[in-house]
Amino acid sequence: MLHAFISKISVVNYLNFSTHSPLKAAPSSLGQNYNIKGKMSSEPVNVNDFKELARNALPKMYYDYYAGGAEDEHTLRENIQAFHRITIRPRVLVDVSQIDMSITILGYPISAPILVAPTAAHKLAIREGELATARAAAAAKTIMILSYSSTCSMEEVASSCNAVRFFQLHISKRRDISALLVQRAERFGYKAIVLTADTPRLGRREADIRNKMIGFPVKNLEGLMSIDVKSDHGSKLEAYYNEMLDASIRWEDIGWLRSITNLPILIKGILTHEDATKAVEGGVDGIIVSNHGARQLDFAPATVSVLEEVVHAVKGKVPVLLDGGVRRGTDVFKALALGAQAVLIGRPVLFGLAAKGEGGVRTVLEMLKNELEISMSLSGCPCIKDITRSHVRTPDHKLPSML
Ligand SMILES: Cc1cc2nc3c(=O)[nH]c(=O)nc-3n(C[C@H](O)[C@H](O)[C@H](O)COP(=O)(O)O)c2cc1C
Ligand SMILES: CCCCC(=O)C(=O)O
Repeated sequence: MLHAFISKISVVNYLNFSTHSPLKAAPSSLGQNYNIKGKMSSEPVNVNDFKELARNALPKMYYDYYAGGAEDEHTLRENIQAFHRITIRPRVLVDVSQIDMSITILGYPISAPILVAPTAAHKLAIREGELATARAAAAAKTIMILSYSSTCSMEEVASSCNAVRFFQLHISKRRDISALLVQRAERFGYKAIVLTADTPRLGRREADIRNKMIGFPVKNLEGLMSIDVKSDHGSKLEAYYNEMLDASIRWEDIGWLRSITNLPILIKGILTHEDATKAVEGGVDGIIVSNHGARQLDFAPATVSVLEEVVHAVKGKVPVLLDGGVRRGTDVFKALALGAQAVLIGRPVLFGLAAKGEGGVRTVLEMLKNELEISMSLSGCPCIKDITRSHVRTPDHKLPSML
């Protein structure tokens, strides 16, 4: 009764903004997320909020390049929705007063199983480009995989922070130049080569075709290779990469890569058990289950839906990582439960960078880490190794027979 009375007074005061009401100051004192008119605040509270901020911050052509997928963007939607179809099976009454999210990848310790995926052209988002992203990844104590198509050179990124970095490679028609890039990566302290295998040519990104997307300077190739794109139609980027990429690369070429570097090799873009088996037989040191953020083959499966297939084929011989559609700590939890060692984040990093620069990327990574920490607490998993297959239910999950 007393409680009801107090609540009523409070509501009246709240609505009247009586000068005596302690709640009068509420809208400002509660911070910018509080908006009494019910409008969406400009302060992001989750990773998805950065998408809209980035849309407002960027020219349409650049936003579409970052956000878009191939053709009908079926896989783009599926990458997210496949996570939504998996539920978590929490356990209670476990001591979760201390949560430890730390892991090691190829022997390198990181604060949580969340890495920065290789993405091209960070200077389209902000002037400092990949330097800002690298600093944010270092602050979050995680690994950044620098894209072959970065708009800062691998040397600039190496000297901007001393965190662990990997280098992502495409094999181009000029194999001598690919070899040179690998040697440079080795010399400048990159700890692994991530060979992207799903891009013999560029997928059809129709927004880029409509926008006549421009090419951007691939800084690592400066002075080495210039490709004069003649096409005036469609995406210049597509024309550029189709001219540059070697569409004839085959499994045998992993042997060539092995012969020119001592660095561990991860292969990115595996979606089937057949290819996972070939990759392990070919001697790679890790596999990244990826459909390139749904930018290559539309109707390729959502990555999380094929993760287990790959994990079973790999049989624990090398680490399996996953990217595509990871937007929540619960997504990270689900991927780990299905056998991934870690996940990579693509677009949210770009959106964070476009919206709020280095601090935006830091916030994106912190948000995902905080959400993972909460998910682990509420599921009864104090350490990463406590997250097991039995902590998730997938759509094809069969109830154990009761007979
Ligand atoms: C704008 C953009 C550029 C990308 N550039 C590269 C690249 O240069 N090399 C590469 O291997 N993958 C590239 N990717 C794919 C990402 O590494 C990653 O597979 C994908 O973004 C993960 O999906 P998510 O964006 O849903 O997190 C790019 C993705 C985006 C969105
Ligand atoms: C060869 C493509 C480089 C950029 C890229 O990977 C992307 O836009 O998805």
